[in-house]
Order: sequence, then structure tokens, then C-alpha cells
Amino acid sequence: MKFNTQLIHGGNSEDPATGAVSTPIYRSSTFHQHVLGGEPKWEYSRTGNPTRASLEKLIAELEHGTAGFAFASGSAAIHAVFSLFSQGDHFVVGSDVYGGTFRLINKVLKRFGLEFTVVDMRDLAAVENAIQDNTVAIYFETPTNPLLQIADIHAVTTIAKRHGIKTIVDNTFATPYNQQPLTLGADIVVHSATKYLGGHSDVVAGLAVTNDEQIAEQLAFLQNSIGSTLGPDDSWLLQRGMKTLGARMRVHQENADAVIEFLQADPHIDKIYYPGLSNFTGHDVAAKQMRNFGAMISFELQAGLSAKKFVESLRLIDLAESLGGIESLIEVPAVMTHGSIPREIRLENGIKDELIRLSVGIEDPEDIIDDLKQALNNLD
Ligand SMILES: Cc1ncc(COP(=O)(O)O)c(C=O)c1O
Ligand SMILES: N[C@@H](CCSC[C@H](N)C(=O)O)C(=O)O
Repeated sequence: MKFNTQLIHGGNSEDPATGAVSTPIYRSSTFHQHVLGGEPKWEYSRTGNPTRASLEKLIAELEHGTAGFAFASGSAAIHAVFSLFSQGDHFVVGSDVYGGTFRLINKVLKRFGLEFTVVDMRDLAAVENAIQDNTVAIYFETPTNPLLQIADIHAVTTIAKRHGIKTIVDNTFATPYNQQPLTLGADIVVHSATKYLGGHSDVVAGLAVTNDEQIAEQLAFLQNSIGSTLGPDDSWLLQRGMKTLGARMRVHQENADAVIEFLQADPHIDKIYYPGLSNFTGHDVAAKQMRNFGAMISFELQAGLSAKKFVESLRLIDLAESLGGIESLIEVPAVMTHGSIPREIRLENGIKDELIRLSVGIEDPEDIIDDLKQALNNLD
């Protein structure tokens, strides 16, 4: 089955109990057991729920994994994945990951004895040099949030395999439509499904996928033990949204291409961060490992122009945290999504105070561009 067909017919395309074409919402916390001490397929909804199971099967299929796991948020999925490891284990982490992931690492996981070295994932020598005797995994995003940096997944997983350690990739920005890290050697993929997978800014959810049987077994154990599972209503909503991922991504891309062309020509713009630009570091790697470059664009205005005035002047594009929804969203990472990272570390990692991040939606591109144009001209 090809990708778009899989989106629509994957998971449990027909409910085994009723033949329903849309997986029903099994809003039941527990299930009748016919035999005492038997091995029922369904026993309790934290352990397993048929609506969630359909979604978990679908994401496993889309990412070419063997097992998928749905969580109450992307952060919960990431937390469960790090919970696979133990006190004293060391990780190499990409220097540009979502601010909340840094917060989880620095304020929570370190308290439980996990150790981290932060590295620019574009520098493969630095990645290898950061590996220690107690390193167990490399964790990174590509493209990254918010600088759209590109890491060579196959090259990183080759290093990891050479050292007998695991690779974990946050595939939120690319989605399995544009990139499938497990096929490039990664062991675990995580998603904030709140973003492109859900696609309508109406559900908070997280997913993890693996093709390693042992990891799958442990993740099932952790998902049940920690209990941060996705409920049946949100599981249904997420799978419903995912059915149109391919169709949405095609329009997101067309619109992003148009917006890039506009931004490149506008005199108010100083710098654009977008892997589709041929002079952007990592462009060749992105072209090799991604189907297309996606619809996340970051940029900086010319010195002296106010990012605050610009984003507050927009009329159509919403000033809001999050991304990947059908509506265009804009934000200033230093103040909003990455505000939890101390300023000196943020600056060290290249996230300037005035950086602007745009998630290009699927509205008519002329309207998106007209709005950008009027807000930019308002700065004159
Ligand atoms: C790349 C990335 N990973 C993980 C997360 C965490 O996801 P969630 O908000 O669903 O917890 C986010 C945003 O929140 C993100 O942008
Ligand atoms: N205020 C939230 C930040 C949410 S960021 C959401 C998303 N990852 C994005 O990058 O837009 C928090 O403190 O967690």
C-alpha cells in the first residue's frame, strides 16, 4: 500500500466487532472477562484500548515500525522513551531541540540521574566525540525547532551503531510524509502528534514508534506503568486528522514555496532559515533524506525592525504557540515556545531574541502573503 492509501486504510480500517468503517470510540475503561485468569485481548483501557490500538497500528505502519504507542502529549511520549533508560546513562542530545524537551531534560530527567551532552548534530565529528563509555543513545530533531537545522539521520545512526548505542529521532517537523527515520537506521521515532499529524490544532497527543522488539516490549510496559496514555476520544480525533496528512502536506508545501519566494524578495527580511534554500546548511542532506522540505520557516527582520510590532500587526496569521495546523501560526521562540531555555543558552544555540517562526497553513497562499506584506510594510 502506498502512503496516502495507508493513511486512509491503515490502522484497523474496519472495526472487527461491527464492520464500522470509521473506528468507533471505545469509551470504556474496562472490558468484560469471560474466563478468570485468562488472557483477554482487552482488559483495561490504560493497558490497551481498541480505538487507541488502531491509531498505534497506523503510526507504526506509516513510520515502517513494528509497534506504535500513543500518549497524552508529545512530551509524555518523550518522557516514556527516556524512561527506557536508567540512572547513570548518558545521552548525546541535539543542541536545537524543542524548548520543552530541554526543560524535561534539565529540570526532570537530570534529577533522576540521566546525563546529557548537548551537541550540534550537523557536526558529525562532534557527535562521535561526545559519545562516552556510559552513552546509551543519541536524541535529536531534524528539521529542528525552531532553527530548521538538518542532521544526517543515516550518518548519525551509522555512528550510533558503531558504538552499540540507540538513536531516537523527533520527527514532528517532517512527519512520516516527508521523512521516515526508522528506514534510515533510527531505533525510535517520537512525535508531537499535536502538530501536523493531528493537523487541526484541536488535539494534544504524542506518539512513539520502534522496529525493535525488545524496545517495543519495554515501551508497552512503561506506557502501562506510567499511564500517560491517550484517551479514546483523542485517539479517534487524531486518527481522523491523520487520514488527510498527505493531502494537507501537499498544500502546506505549495504555500510554503510561495511564502519563501515572497520573503526572499522582501527588503524587510534579513535572514531566512529554511532547508529548501539551496544555500542553507544541510540543504543537500535534507534533499537526500526528505521527500520535500516542509512548511516551517524561520526568519529574522533587518536590524532595528521590531519582531513584536510585526507579529502584532498580522490580521490573518495567528500569533500562537504550536504549528502544523491548517491555519498559519506565527510566534517568537525566545518569548514563547523556547522561553523555558535560559537566554544565554538560547543565544549560544543560535536562537536570537528577534527570531520569528512561521508555520505556513493551507489557506489560499495569496491571503497569507498579503497579510505578511501588510504587516511588513507597517514597519516602515
Ligand atoms: C519538535 C517537538 N517535539 C515535542 C514537542 C512536545 O509536544 P507536545 O506539545 O505535544 O507535548 C513539541 C511541542 O510542544 C515540539 O515542537
Ligand atoms: N507554553 C508551552 C510551550 C508550548 S510550545 C508548543 C510547540 N512545541 C511549539 O514549538 O510551538 C510550554 O511551556 O510548554
